[in-house]
Amino acid sequence: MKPAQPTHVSYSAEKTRQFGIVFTTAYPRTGCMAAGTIHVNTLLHYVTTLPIAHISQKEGGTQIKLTIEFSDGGRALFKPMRHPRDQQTLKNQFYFTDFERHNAEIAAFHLDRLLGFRRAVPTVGRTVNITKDLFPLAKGDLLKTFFFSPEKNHCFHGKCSYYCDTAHAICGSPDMLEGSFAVFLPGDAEVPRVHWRHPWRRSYSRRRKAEWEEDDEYCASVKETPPYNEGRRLLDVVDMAVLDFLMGNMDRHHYETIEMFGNNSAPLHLDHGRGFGQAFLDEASILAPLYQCCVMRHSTLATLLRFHTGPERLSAAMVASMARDPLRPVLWPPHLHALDRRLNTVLHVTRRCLHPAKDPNKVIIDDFH
Ligand SMILES: Nc1ncnc2c1ncn2[C@@H]1O[C@H](COP(=O)(O)OP(=O)(O)OP(=O)(O)O)[C@@H](O)[C@H]1O
Ligand SMILES: [Mn+2]
Repeated sequence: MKPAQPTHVSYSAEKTRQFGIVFTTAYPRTGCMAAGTIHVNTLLHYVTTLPIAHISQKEGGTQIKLTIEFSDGGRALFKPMRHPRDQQTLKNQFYFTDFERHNAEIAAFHLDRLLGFRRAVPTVGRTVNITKDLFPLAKGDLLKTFFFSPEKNHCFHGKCSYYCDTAHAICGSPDMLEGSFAVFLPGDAEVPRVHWRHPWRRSYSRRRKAEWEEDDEYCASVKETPPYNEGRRLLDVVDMAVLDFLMGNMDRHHYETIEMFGNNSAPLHLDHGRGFGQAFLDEASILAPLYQCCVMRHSTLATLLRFHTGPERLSAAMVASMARDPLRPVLWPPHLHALDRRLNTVLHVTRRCLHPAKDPNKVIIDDFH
């Protein structure tokens, strides 16, 4: 095989049991990909069935997340269900105050895989019993936040900067609670990651706009700035924009790469809790990297065209892929329709880039080699 130029995350069979992630090179259109899928599905099966041995609140980030440790020492990142699948983002919420959705984390993993990126952490749904699985294992500050609501449901709220109070508690029914379980990445000591500010980051202010929102030539300056001035990174950012537009995720403020792989490796697709919040509104500005830079990988376009022309549309492929998840149906049907509608929009925007281009090979970049 060629020297490592990792395009996907995959897992060695032996390490799978410990959830120790091994990053290996997997080449598209080879048997490696199918083998990777089998390992990932096996891994997700463990995540949904192994007994929980320890829990703690995950530091970092704004909303509550638990680090779950299983009986065999493997770990997962747990995001609890906050509200029903059909509850959309409230009209007066900004993208940075919206609640996170556990089902968005699960659906994003499937979408990322179907698009052929395989850069999202394997994530699966699981129902836990707050009374039996969480409460006996909670300690310290987390333990102090458990209580029974007037409805006699078992609740907790944890300690964090957004929505960690009695008024925004996470409650079971009466103690059963859905959540997303994302396989844990190796620790920073073993596999350090680099954190990058996303060039098309939003302002995270109620009033200010980001530079890219006011400057149509913004991409020209990004293209001159390392690591976007050479190699794969700008195309990766466009792939990320396609993924985010399809699910309506406006919250891509940072992204991470694996330090030891250098700049010629794919960014990780992490943190999709704010996707799938609006089924009837399409946020075109998420595609800014695409329409401001007018570049896209040929393989990405080919995948989008395949889902556009069929026989299997993206929504149907998502339903089939998510049918194995214990929390199926993962998505409210209007979000599935939105995927097909938004896919048409991505193709439309790409066509608008190609139309005036003197050299189409500078818009659709050949990566089939
Ligand atoms: N599967 C994972 N394994 C280990 N660490 C993870 C995993 N997913 C995310 N993280 C780390 O945890 C941090 C917080 O996760 P995430 O971004 O999902 O939470 P968040 O509350 O939405 O954060 P923020 O408010 O910063 O957007 C991330 O910056 C990332 O480095
Ligand atoms: Mn986030």
